[in-house]
Order: sequence, then C-alpha cells, then structure tokens
Amino acid sequence: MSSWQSVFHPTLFTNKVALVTGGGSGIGRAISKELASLGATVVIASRDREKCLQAAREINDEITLCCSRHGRKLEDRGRVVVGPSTSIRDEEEVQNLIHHTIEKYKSLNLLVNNAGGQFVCAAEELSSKGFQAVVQTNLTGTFHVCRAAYEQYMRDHGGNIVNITLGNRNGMPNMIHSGAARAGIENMTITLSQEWMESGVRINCVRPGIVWTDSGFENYGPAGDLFVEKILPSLPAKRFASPEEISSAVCWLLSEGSSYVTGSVVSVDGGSAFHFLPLIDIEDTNHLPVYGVLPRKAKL
Ligand SMILES: CCCCCCC/C=C/C(=O)SCCNC(=O)CCNC(=O)[C@H](O)C(C)(C)COP(=O)(O)OP(=O)(O)OC[C@H]1O[C@@H](n2cnc3c(N)ncnc32)[C@H](O)[C@@H]1OP(=O)(O)O
Ligand SMILES: NC(=O)C1=CN([C@@H]2O[C@H](COP(=O)(O)OP(=O)(O)OC[C@H]3O[C@@H](n4cnc5c(N)ncnc54)[C@H](OP(=O)(O)O)[C@@H]3O)[C@@H](O)[C@H]2O)C=CC1
Repeated sequence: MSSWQSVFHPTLFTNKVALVTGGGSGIGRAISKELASLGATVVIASRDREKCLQAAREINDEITLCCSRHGRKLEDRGRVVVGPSTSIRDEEEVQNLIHHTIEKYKSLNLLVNNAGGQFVCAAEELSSKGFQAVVQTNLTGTFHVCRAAYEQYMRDHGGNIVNITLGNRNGMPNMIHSGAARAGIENMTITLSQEWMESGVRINCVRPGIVWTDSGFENYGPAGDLFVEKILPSLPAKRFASPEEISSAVCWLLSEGSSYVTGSVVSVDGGSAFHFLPLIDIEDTNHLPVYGVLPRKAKL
C-alpha cells in the first residue's frame, strides 16, 4: 500500500457530500479516496455495484491506515459509500441515484462526472450504434447527471461540479466518438457555468492527458500495449500521469481556493497538448497535391 497522502488540508471537505460516477476504479477511485481522506462523504456509483463495494471497503481501510501512519486525527476521516447500480446512459437510473444520495446523506455539494470511456475503431468502420454508445455514455450521461443534481439539489443550495474529459486538442484518430463527446462536454460546461451561476453552482472540466490506470488500459487489449509503446517516448514528460495527479486538480476545483473559476478547462497532461503526438501513421504519398510552386527540397 502506498504512503500517499493529499497535499490539501485534512478537513477541506468536512461535512460535504460528494458523488463520483465511476468511482470504483482508476481515476474515479483516486478522486474518491482523496475527497474522503479530506473529510467528505463520497458516494460512488457505476454499472458494476460489486466492484464499487469492494473499492469502497479498500479505500476506507486505506484512509484509516493513512491517518494512523501520518499522525492525523481519525475523526477527520470521511468515508466512501456506494449508491445503487447506475448506468449514466439511463436517465431514470440517474434520477434515482441522485434521489438516493440526497435522501440518505441529506445533501449533494460536490459532483465529479468521471464515468466514461470508449473503444478503438476507425471512423469508416464505426457503426452508428457504436458512435451513439460512446456519445450517450460520455456526453449524454454527463448531461443526465449534471441536470439531475441541479434539479434535485444544486438549484436551491448551490454546488460544485467537475467533468472529466480527455486531451483531444488535435482530434482523436480512431476514437472519433469520444473526441466529439468530450469536446461536447467542454462546451456544455461553459453553457452551464453561465446558466447556473445565479444558483451558486460552479462547473469546470479537468482534461487529463494519458493516465496510467490498469482498469482503463485493460479495456484496449493488445491495442493498448501498442499505443503505450508508441506514445510513451513521444510525450514531453516521457511518462504518463498518475491518477493522483488528476485527483489533485479536481480537489482544487472543488475547493474554495478556485472560487473565481467556472466554465474552465484545466489540462493535466504534462504539456502534451502542445507537442506533436503520433496518434496515427499517415503514409508517405502525394496526399495534398501542390498548388503553386514548391521546391523539391520542401517535400519528402
Ligand atoms: C489504444 C489505446 C488508447 C488509449 C487512449 C488513452 C486515453 C483514454 C483513456 C481512457 O479513456 S481509459 C478508460 C477506458 N474505460 C472504458 O472505456 C470503460 C467504459 N467503456 C465501455 O463501457 C464501452 O466501451 C462503451 C464505450 C461504453 C460501449 O459499451 P456498450 O456496452 O454500450 O457497447 P455495446 O452495446 O457492446 O456496443 C454498442 C455498439 O458499439 C460497437 N462496439 C463496441 N465495442 C466495439 C469495438 N471495440 N470496436 C468496434 N465497435 C464496437 C458494437 O459493435 C455495437 O454496435 P453494433 O455492432 O451493434 O452496430
Ligand atoms: N486513463 C486515461 O488515460 C484517461 C481516462 N480518461 C477518462 O477518465 C475517466 C476514468 O477513466 P479510467 O479511470 O482510466 O478508466 P476506468 O475504465 O477505470 O473508468 C471508467 C469508469 O466509468 C464507469 N462507467 C463506464 N460506463 C458507465 C456507464 N454507462 N454508467 C456508469 N458508469 C460507467 C466504469 O464502471 P462500470 O464499468 O462499473 O460501469 C468505470 O468505473 C473516463 O471517463 C476516461 O475516459 C480521460 C483521459 C485519459
């Protein structure tokens, strides 16, 4: 077990109730752990409730151990609890999750829309159903959770929302569905920051570069291994991000320390958005015929 502890004050989120979708694995698990270690009651939910239950047990044990190891007061600890099994694609299930959270824990102050994902597929081979599946999960699912949280609690009490997106500044070859959905989430975030400001709701995005999570990369099989081999050496930092590096940015956005920040995107990508990444091989042929005059030495 690692000796990691948050850089933030141990009571930063005392008396706050947070919901983290997809909190049972990877980045969502790290966010849930950090929020609970800073005093929050954190509800996690996804489709696989068993996975969430196991993660909650492990995280709660890890937090207790961390408190003892670092001489922190045990009473400052928050905890991770598990909501009903929910697919964020299903509006009714989402409404039910939010209702359950407010009924049982009496408020919903912080929301992290982390659940999401995609598969690798070239645009020309992607079925309409496949495109819809990813857009509905990432974009529509995030909308469902934001709206239900707003309607049922945040409209009257204020709140703070962070949406996790994905670094796609240069498009997303072989993941057109996800690139489109994440760009949609970022624009939706700007809109909601304006519509919901008068309710005291702040909403921002954290846009990770590539983050090492076993759960995430298992999803891609051998394609993931090939991707790692190719991309890792071209990253400016020569490494991926840790889930804790994403969580830390999320905690800052959920804290009062970012009180003047809304409608923003915080990139946590080791500078990779500003660096050429060979996401796709383009063969060396005459793709863009020259108009005008170009010396021979100016082309391959
Ligand atoms: C190569 C590595 C790239 C690294 C990128 C690094 C950056 C990003 C990292 C991450 O985001 S890590 C997170 C990874 N975690 C996940 O993606 C988990 C969540 N994912 C899912 O639940 C699913 O993949 C999904 C995207 C939501 C789809 O699930 P769903 O169960 O709804 O789909 P199905 O009903 O099975 O299928 C619907 C439709 O989609 C087509 N389809 C599904 N998989 C593929 C595939 N691998 N290739 C092509 N098409 C696929 C499927 O065929 C169905 O359409 P029809 O065939 O019926 O028309
Ligand atoms: N790892 C990376 O490099 C990056 C990841 N991201 C994004 O960060 C988020 C977390 O990814 P990561 O931790 O790596 O991978 P994981 O696969 O561990 O996380 C995805 C989570 O989303 C949940 N989920 C997926 N579909 C649904 C659904 N329909 N309803 C409810 N929950 C759902 C999954 O739980 P369950 O299967 O139980 O439903 C799972 O817990 C994702 O949105 C991902 O795309 C962004 C940039 C980079």
